[in-house]
Amino acid sequence: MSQDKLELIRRAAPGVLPSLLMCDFGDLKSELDRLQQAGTQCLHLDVMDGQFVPNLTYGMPIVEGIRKHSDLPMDVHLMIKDPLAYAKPMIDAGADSLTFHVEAVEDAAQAAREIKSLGACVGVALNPSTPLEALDGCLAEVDMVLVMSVDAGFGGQAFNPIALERLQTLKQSHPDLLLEIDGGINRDTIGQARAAGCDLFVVGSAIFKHQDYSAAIADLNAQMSGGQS
Ligand SMILES: O=C(CO)[C@@H](O)[C@H](O)COP(=O)(O)O
Ligand SMILES: [Fe+2]
Repeated sequence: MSQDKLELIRRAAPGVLPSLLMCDFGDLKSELDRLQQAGTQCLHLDVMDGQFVPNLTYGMPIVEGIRKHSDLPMDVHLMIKDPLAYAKPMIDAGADSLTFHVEAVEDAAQAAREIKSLGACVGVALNPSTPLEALDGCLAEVDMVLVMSVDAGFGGQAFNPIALERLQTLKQSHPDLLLEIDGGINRDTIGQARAAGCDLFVVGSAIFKHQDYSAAIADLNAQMSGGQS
């Protein structure tokens, strides 16, 4: 079952995952329709608890609400202090992939095994200030690594290039892992991330600041695959 979910997420690669953080939640259904019409293959949902990060977003009811209106796979980024407490409720609400932060758990390998046993694809995320070695004990247990290119917590921050070295290192040491990047991805940074070996590109402001999501995503895809726009 977790293998099926991994396949669902893998099918979106290489590709852009819109982060809903900056969408119009008052008109969620039409936002989802517009993203689907723009060719979105997978959605990225940012769950923040006001404790692990100094920002608060949403929980299961919104995930469930999105599932009602969209069949797209949902990649849920848990920026919360106790990811295991919410893993099953999030999967029951419709999450296909759950990514927890290595900084939030004592035993990342065990956390990954628990999430996988619940049937989801599992990812581990790390912030720019966390040494890459923090992932050493859990890489054999995860399907995906989310390399943060900003400090988790807010959209609209500037890209930190430390993520590029990390992607290259991970791609070389673990070529089968799915690699995802999140934070400050736009038409100027997406090509560098692709060249560094990234598969999935989370994008918030560089889509939602535009009126035309189709044009924004087409431009990102063009830049990702070599800069032809
Ligand atoms: O996880 C996060 C922020 O912590 C993200 O998914 C952001 O929502 C990405 O937004 P941009 O940096 O693309 O504006
Ligand atoms: Fe995110």
